[in-house]
Amino acid sequence: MSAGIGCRDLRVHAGGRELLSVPELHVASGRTLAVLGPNGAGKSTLLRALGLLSGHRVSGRILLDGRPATRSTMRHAAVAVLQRPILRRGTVAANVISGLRFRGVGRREAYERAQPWMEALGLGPLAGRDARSLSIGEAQRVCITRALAVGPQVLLLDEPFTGLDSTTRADLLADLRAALTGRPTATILVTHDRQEAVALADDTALLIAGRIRQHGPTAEVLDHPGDTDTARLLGYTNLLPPALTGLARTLAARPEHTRLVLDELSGEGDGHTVTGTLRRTVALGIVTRVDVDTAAGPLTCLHPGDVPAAELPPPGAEVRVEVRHARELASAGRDEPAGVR
Ligand SMILES: Nc1ncnc2c1ncn2[C@@H]1O[C@H](COP(=O)(O)OP(=O)(O)OP(=O)(O)O)[C@@H](O)[C@H]1O
Repeated sequence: MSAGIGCRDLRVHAGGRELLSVPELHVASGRTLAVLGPNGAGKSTLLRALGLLSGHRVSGRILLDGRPATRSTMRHAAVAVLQRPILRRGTVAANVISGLRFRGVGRREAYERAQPWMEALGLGPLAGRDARSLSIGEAQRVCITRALAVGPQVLLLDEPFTGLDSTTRADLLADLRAALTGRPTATILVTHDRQEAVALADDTALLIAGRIRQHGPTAEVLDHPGDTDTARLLGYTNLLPPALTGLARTLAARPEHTRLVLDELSGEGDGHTVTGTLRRTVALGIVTRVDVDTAAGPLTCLHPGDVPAAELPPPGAEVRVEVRHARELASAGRDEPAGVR
């Protein structure tokens, strides 16, 4: 018996089309999986299906600890936190204990059990506040604390950090990671933000057009896109097809690893060099962005710092671009031949 949550042959249909097809997925107790995908990939559809919360036509099996889940076993095991915080009337403390109260825990015991979680998540000073007066970041912190206080076997997170400012988001992610460490909870976070996957998840699955394209340890998946779709999703937006490099496969690189060759001494390293026409430069403060058109499509270079305009060639100039730390893609994206953007 494998403890945790999973599925076999999961398919979801709505509006006459298949939204999702996942042959197999398993998140073990104590592990966190990020499901990373662009808008419309089917992330929420997957999370809802796994939690037996879907309103669509679902086939296949959802498994809890290796056994087929029922609505009743799932309701007992799993807690979901959604993108928009949902709080009841009353104080922060009353909201935090409400998950336990819903599960039949008495008021006094619920407060005792919730207390350490409120401290761990930094809600102590807010305990007596009216929940309706909270900022969105505070409200989401309450929702996550309410979920953790239940001690769930499965925690389902549907983009709960979207809309939070970067500091609030980073703090909450760090606190959540610390709170989950050493706990036997199987956590699934759906997100379109790879930084969230890095901050929280042991493993990451890349979901595109309702299919899992890659799945494995987070650092490995995020640094090894397999095709042009996953490359774009992971920020490897500069694609160099074989026709441009003379290699057998398409190369993919991040803009921050792509530079204009500004003097003859650079560009002789271990990177790949291609030629193109400079379209425009944009000073962005901490970086300078340079867009270059090549025979195979546009490339974006990010140079650190504010590069003085006098040091850059003018628009229309023929330039050389060096790409470092490029990844060779195993295959093309679903609907395109290798190298075509
Ligand atoms: N009732 C429906 N009928 C037809 N298509 C639907 C229905 N509900 C959702 N979809 C489609 O299913 C796809 C997956 O939707 P889903 O909300 O799961 O994506 P997502 O990855 O969570 O996107 P986002 O990041 O934008 O929230 C989308 O293309 C959506 O338009």
